Amino acid sequence: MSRIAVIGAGAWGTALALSLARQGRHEVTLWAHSPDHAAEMERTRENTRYLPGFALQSDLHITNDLISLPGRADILLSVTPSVNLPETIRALAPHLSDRHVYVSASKGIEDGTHRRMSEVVAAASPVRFAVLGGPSFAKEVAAALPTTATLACVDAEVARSLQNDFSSESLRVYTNDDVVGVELGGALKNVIALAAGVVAGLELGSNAAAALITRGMAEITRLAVACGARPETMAGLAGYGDLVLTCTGSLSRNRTVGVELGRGRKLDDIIASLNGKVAEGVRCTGAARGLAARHGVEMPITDHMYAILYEGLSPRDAIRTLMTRPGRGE
Ligand SMILES: NC(=O)C1=CN([C@@H]2O[C@H](COP(=O)(O)OP(=O)(O)OC[C@H]3O[C@@H](n4cnc5c(N)ncnc54)[C@H](O)[C@@H]3O)[C@@H](O)[C@H]2O)C=CC1
Ligand SMILES: O=C(CO)COP(=O)(O)O
Repeated sequence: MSRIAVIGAGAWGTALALSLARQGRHEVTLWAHSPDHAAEMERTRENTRYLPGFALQSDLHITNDLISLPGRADILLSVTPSVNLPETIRALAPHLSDRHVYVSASKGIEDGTHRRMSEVVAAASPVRFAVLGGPSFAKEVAAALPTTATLACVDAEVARSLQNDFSSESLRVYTNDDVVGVELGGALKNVIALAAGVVAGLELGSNAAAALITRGMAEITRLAVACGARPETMAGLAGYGDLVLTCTGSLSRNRTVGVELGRGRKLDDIIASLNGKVAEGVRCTGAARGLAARHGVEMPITDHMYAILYEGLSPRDAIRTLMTRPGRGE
């Protein structure tokens, strides 16, 4: 049995809490950022705001008390939007030690500094760090549909122990020691998923969708490898697997934002209609571009996605300029 605290009661944190509690062998606590939300889940035993339709098990603890978590758990599973991770780890830091394992399931890069979540956590606390990635829509995990994931940690023993804790009949977990690759695979695919949505929203066809995924894979792999990731990780579940899922699955928030942009809606209007749900790619496009500039890596799809989001480039003009770039070898 492990004591696990899930930090963040959005769709993904709730689905992971349900999956862990379903095993009946862990003590699981789910932390919600808002006191109202925690009280509502306690009362209804359902997360109607972010993951409706799934009953929270009676032995799944719900709390809004963040700093109690290091006392009640050895594994802290961090599932806040990545923009909220720095404030969360700062609040937790005085209560953390190297006895804790901190598993990040957020898929983003810090704005401005371009730090990965592992770097944000390492700067603030002495915990052991792991990252969970792979193709995993929250709703399907909550429904116990077969899902695979990758758990990366530099300490092989910790990775194996977490693999054992997280694995179930419906969740097959692979281990990896490439933390950088799993983190960047998860964050960068969101940018390409936005672009895949744009292609779908413009109704450009299946050829364009396949091209976008393949050339998107090429550019996120270039950047991840320049940052220290292994190419094999990018070809695995946390890279290619998650990219394919997010670029093709209608459950993807990032792809949905792209579809709406392709249809001509304004970004602010689209974000407002998400009702507080996060589409990480919107922020991450700027961070990916900054990271690429730092490493001298060319990322044409990411650059054009940035121009659509923040510089008023029309989706149609973006596709035209991408298609008419000077010819080059594959
Ligand atoms: N939804 C999915 O299927 C998957 C999501 N992820 C990743 O998980 C992370 C969380 O995403 P979702 O669960 O989808 O979020 P969500 O969009 O369902 O919910 C947003 C969450 O952010 C919380 N929040 C708002 N302000 C906060 C603050 N100041 N501090 C802490 N939390 C705050 C809200 O309470 C809510 O729990 C993201 O990085 C996302 O990329 C990863 C895999 C699957
Ligand atoms: O990362 C995800 C699935 O692995 C979820 O993608 P979205 O955030 O685009 O919904």
